[in-house]
Amino acid sequence: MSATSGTSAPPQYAIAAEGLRKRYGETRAADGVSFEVENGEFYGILGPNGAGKTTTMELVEGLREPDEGRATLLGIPSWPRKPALLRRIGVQLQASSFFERLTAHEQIHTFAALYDVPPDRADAMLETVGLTEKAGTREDRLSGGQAQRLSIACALVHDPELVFLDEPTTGLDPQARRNLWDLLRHINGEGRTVVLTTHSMDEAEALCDRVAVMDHGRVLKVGAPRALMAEAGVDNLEDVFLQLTGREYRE
Ligand SMILES: Nc1ncnc2c1ncn2[C@@H]1O[C@H](COP(=O)(O)OP(=O)(O)OP(=O)(O)O)[C@@H](O)[C@H]1O
Repeated sequence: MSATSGTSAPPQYAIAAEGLRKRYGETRAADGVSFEVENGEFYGILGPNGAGKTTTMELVEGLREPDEGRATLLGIPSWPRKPALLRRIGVQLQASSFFERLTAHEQIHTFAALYDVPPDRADAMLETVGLTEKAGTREDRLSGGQAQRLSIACALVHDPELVFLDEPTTGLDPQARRNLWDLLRHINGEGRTVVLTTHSMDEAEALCDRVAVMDHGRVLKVGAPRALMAEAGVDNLEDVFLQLTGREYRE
């Protein structure tokens, strides 16, 4: 079902990235990245620290201009950014990007107002992420998991078709992490395409229909976690990485 990289993208893809390159000085953060994400897919960009996951996401989202290559989101070129496209995609901001000292309720209502979304939709999103009881709590007094859920609610308030999450569960305790996994499955179950970066192999296995395994700015392999393991004749993604790179995967 996965398409061959390097061909022009048919519009059925939620994302098509083709030959994306970005250098920072001598570092090739993205070194010819190509992949496609199907509509409705839960897609993971998996790799160790410094593999180029965040850079790839930023290029795909249109937050940074690629040195070379291109990406389309929902059939539309992501660079330069287009307001019409921004309404159709949701990008989870890090918790540190909240408006200072606002409560959870005020945060989500501010995002809703920016997108011209009715207030009841903002309240419904707080409910969806299980934060109704924390509506009156200031952002700096939320737990790590609550802050992550609020940032996801803010990314979803305008009902985007395509959602980007950059290491959404980093720093969470195991229970909060599992709660967030349930939320992400729910979001995807509603028909949204979800793309996340993670350096966690078990997260990729638990959530993703397919993963792109990255290292040193390159996509080494794309496939369903189970298919990648079966092909490599191993029972975990760590060993898939070991086979692909000849070295251990370190978190
Ligand atoms: N703005 C920047 N300026 C200079 N170098 C950068 C910049 N952004 C990323 N890099 C470098 O590019 C490489 C890829 O970084 P990137 O953040 O994309 O990786 P990552 O896979 O998301 O890593 P992590 O899991 O640690 O977030 C790293 O060597 C990083 O130091």
